[in-house]
Amino acid sequence: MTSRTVERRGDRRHRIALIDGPNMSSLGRRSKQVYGEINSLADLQRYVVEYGEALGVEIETFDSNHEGYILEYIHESADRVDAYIINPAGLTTKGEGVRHALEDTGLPTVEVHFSNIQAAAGSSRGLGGGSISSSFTHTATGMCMGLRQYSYVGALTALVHALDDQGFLAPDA
Ligand SMILES: O=C1C[C@@](O)(C(=O)O)C[C@@H](O)[C@@H]1O
Repeated sequence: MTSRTVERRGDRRHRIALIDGPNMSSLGRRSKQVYGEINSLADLQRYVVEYGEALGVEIETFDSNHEGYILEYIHESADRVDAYIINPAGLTTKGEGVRHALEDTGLPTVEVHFSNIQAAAGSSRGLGGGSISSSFTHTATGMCMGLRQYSYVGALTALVHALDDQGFLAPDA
């Protein structure tokens, strides 16, 4: 990774939780058309953690194929993290419990997807079968999708700048 420095308006070492939902554990075996050449979820997590280091923030990663474990993680992490990035993955269209748990934390939450989940059927950027509707977006702070693994660094970069912004998402402290 390049050592170029990113200018930030703040210097707080924000702690950001990255959650990957059901099926992301199979990342290396999923469609190359949708997910690209990334080898594994561990590689993706390392990439985001390193990017976080370059930005001067701490990334805590969590993934599970079980909705209940994701709920418990959100419940127990809410007091120590400043924000969430989540790829709800297999819970995207029906993840009300997880969506609600994130909303209950009151913390900024950015939804991410490798694919453009609203792309038309047949689009090279979408899932193939056409647009799907996420149950997370309506209470998310923001969303980044359609850029494969770069969706994650897009979400992370924007979130860090927004958390540094006292008039916007900056945590009290
Ligand atoms: O598992 C996934 C991954 C996904 O969230 C994405 O990153 O593009 C899109 C979801 O529809 C799908 O179920």
